[in-house]
Amino acid sequence: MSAKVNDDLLTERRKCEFNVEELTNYLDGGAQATQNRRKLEDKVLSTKGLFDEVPEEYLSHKEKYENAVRKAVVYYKAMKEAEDPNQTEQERANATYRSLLHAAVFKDNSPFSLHLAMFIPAILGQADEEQKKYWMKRASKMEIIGTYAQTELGHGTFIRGLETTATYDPKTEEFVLHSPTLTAYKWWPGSLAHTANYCVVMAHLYINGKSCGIQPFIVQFRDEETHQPLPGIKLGEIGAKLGFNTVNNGFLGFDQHRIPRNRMLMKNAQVLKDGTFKRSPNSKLTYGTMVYVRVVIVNGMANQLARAVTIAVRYSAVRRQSELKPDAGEPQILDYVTQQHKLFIGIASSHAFTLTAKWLTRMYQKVTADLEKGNLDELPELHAIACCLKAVTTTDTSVLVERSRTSCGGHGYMLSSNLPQIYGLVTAACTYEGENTVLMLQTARSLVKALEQAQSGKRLSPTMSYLSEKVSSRLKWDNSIDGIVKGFRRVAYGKVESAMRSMRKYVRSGLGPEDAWNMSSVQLVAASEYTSISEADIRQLQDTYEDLLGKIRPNAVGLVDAFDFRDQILNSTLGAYDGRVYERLMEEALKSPLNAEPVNQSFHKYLKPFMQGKL
Ligand SMILES: Cc1cc2nc3c(=O)[nH]c(=O)nc-3n(C[C@H](O)[C@H](O)[C@H](O)COP(=O)(O)OP(=O)(O)OC[C@H]3O[C@@H](n4cnc5c(N)ncnc54)[C@H](O)[C@@H]3O)c2cc1C
Repeated sequence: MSAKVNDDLLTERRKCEFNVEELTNYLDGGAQATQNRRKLEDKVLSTKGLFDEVPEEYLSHKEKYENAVRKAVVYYKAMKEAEDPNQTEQERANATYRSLLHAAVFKDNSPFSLHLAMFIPAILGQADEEQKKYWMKRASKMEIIGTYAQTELGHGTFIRGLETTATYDPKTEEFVLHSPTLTAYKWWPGSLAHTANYCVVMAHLYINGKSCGIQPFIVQFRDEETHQPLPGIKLGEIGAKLGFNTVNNGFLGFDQHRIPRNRMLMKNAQVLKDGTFKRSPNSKLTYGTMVYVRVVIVNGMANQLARAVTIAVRYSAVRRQSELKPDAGEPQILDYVTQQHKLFIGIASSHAFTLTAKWLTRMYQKVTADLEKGNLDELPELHAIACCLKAVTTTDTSVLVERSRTSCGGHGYMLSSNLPQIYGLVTAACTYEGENTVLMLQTARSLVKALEQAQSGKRLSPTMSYLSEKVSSRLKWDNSIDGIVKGFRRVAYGKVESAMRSMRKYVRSGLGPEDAWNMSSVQLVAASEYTSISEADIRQLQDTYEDLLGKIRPNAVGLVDAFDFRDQILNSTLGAYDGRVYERLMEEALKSPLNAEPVNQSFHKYLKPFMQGKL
């Protein structure tokens, strides 16, 4: 394809009023970090065999998986070879933090993703020192491939409802894993079906007939040589889904499957040889892995949203449609203010999520360091914030990615635009790692508790301290940035207080606290106004907003260029840097296997006899 860049995009880039490279450096965390990231991308993406000859969407379900495993191996080795031994862990983390390198290789996701995103963090967070040493040595070299199996066919959110049992047998010093019912089958874990051979299984521990709660066990379920399922293991794949079709999500059942005692991960709770159970000193200690994964999700949402808006903004600069003024020619669709409204919020939200992820990472690192010293004070706050931000960023990203897709009209519906696949990836995050409504309700619980503490004169943690500020019943609204922030705090306070009042009312009317909570739960997530904001304020805010859209308009392409996604990472006919949208759409269409022959056999088999009345 010719290297000529679309004229409209060239003009947009000339109009840009700021230094794009400077913004890229800022996002990466400095010019050196940008260089490191680009160097890594250059190295890895020049590896042979990483890309598809036939677009993934034309492969069968089975072929997609097999192709993804092939690429996962090449990609893993390329990443290892590209590692700079002189780089510190931090520099290495920075180089991959903002990069979506894997997205250049997998339009969907890697069948190894669970090994890195869940199996290793679970070992690091839940294994004792000896176990960590042994398992990390094997897992970090990928001598074994692991996953994380918590959800069952019958239960996801309610962990205490999990039915898989691990019964300790002191005679043999083994645990016996068993799935007593169909609903006890593990269901969903990525990589589980045909890729992994080990997993961390969450199961209900019983010793001498007594429940000892849900505990983590590391379980081998396939032979390391033959990859055959071990005796007492029943497993398979759960089938086709909206997205994640190359992730190999599986089901797993146990039939009295025995594992040695040292396979329970014993950083927190422990089982001694004689069957003595030692409870975890603090149940909150198990939060660590969960919080870490949620921090990673917030950052991932910022990157995926940036990817979707880059595609949509570049396309909107190239696409011309309809008329704004009679006889003035068709404008770029980016000139429609409604289009700007759809897309610029996405650009802004991506930046907001990036900064939030950085802030949350620092908070996570501080709390983890405190934990090592035995200080758990800030853990509940970190947990509440991570819950809330995971839910808010995944919900907003799903909405904004879908909006980016529809903003590209019909072409956004093409898989070759990559927008449907990005939506499939981000919307899944609304469900996994804590279902969003449930996380919102957990956040509400922390807020209600904090408000009760504030009302009884206790000091609140910094992120909730606005609940103890003196508030007038109707805050005087002002349209400055500070005023808007104050207004939002007032509204947030009002929402929590109103939900709390409603719960108290239900309790007074005779409901138990749980039912009162359930009855108030819509309010706990609903919006309401508690300020003196007037119609005039709203009109002024609307004017300011429209003025801001106008200011962003000449910089829109610059802003998405600054995300610095190379074409391979965007993987989209609509979003490439050169804006040659129509050529790419046609080139990709011609790759459809249906275009390999002018007449399809179904014509002779069915259509012709049908049309000629012979069928
Ligand atoms: C793509 C993908 C990958 C996954 N990967 C893994 C994996 O690797 N390992 C693994 O173990 N699991 C995995 N999961 C499973 C995931 O963690 C669960 O789907 C998730 O925890 C939600 O549980 P559930 O499906 O049982 O939904 P449910 O909990 O049944 O939720 C259904 C509805 O009930 C509502 N609800 C439930 N409880 C409450 C409540 N207390 N109050 C109010 N409303 C409530 C929810 O809001 C929701 O609307 C994956 C899921 C997906 C989609």
